[in-house]
Amino acid sequence: MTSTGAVLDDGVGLPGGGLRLAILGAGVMGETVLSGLVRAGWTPDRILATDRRPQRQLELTARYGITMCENGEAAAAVDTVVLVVKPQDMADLLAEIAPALRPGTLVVSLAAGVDTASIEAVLPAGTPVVRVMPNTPAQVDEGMAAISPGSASTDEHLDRVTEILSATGRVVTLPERYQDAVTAISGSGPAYLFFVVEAMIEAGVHLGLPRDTATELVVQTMLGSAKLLRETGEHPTVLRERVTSPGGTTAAAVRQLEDHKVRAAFLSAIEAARDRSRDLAEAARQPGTRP
Ligand SMILES: NC(=O)C1=CN([C@@H]2O[C@H](COP(=O)(O)OP(=O)(O)OC[C@H]3O[C@@H](n4cnc5c(N)ncnc54)[C@H](OP(=O)(O)O)[C@@H]3O)[C@@H](O)[C@H]2O)C=CC1
Ligand SMILES: O=C(O)[C@@H]1CCC=N1
Repeated sequence: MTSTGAVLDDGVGLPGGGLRLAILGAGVMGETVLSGLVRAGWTPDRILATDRRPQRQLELTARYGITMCENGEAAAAVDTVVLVVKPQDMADLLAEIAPALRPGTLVVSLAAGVDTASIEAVLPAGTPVVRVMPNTPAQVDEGMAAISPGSASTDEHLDRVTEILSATGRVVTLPERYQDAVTAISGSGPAYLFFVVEAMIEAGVHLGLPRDTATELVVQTMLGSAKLLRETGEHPTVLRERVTSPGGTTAAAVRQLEDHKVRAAFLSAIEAARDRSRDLAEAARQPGTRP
């Protein structure tokens, strides 16, 4: 099932149906969600956030006008709690909020690897949980998020999470068994593409191009190629073949990529990310662990 940005019919004309939401762990991804909500029209009085670092708390209040508070206080005051700490910090956070949650509060986890069953096991019985794997292009409203229901979440909960994430990009609903693979593809994926961009810029500099020129050429080529894929709907192989003139420059380059086993390297890298996601599930069950 794919959804692309419908606003819930809330009857009061507010995004999110006038509900209140808390972001627990306002680091990179927490701020990505927070800034998306603000761009989507959520007013600061409907958003609470927490973070361990006092300097970070001051920064976010200054930037968004939101209230920063303690985890338990935030969890008790809202309808939707979004967990955005690292998997290794999850057990401690869950222990802190479990006594504070009101019945029916929706708990949304964005942590890699952490399964809904292990979250449900330490929260009050019947707490609805939704697992999400987002990515950082949400910062420019081009995110890709996959969401999966836990055992007590309903269609209304999935709709609520879909609406929140649709503010910053696309959302798909998938069975939870796919989440480790999703994490390896779209969660970590931006890093692989930035890695390719870095490598191409360095290659351009090696060939004698000024660095800013190489950067402009590579970034626009990445953007244009993504747009071509999306807008034509053509298979990437077809689009690659259109660039590859017989006996030409592209064929010479692709031959080198194959000789250096770049395709196999992507497969190994993505398998490693999937395996790490599985390992993090175990780390998340142990309080205070940092593998
Ligand atoms: N970054 C990404 O691209 C993506 C991240 N995610 C997931 O999002 C989660 C967060 O990742 P990311 O934002 O990159 O990490 P960050 O380290 O940037 O953010 C986590 C924040 O949570 C804070 N924190 C830790 N424990 C607590 C606590 N008990 N109470 C309040 N705040 C706390 C951390 O503080 P401190 O610095 O002191 O530890 C930090 O500021 C992870 O689980 C990750 O798997 C998912 C998809 C993509
Ligand atoms: O690297 C990580 O563990 C997180 C999850 C997906 C992207 N960043």
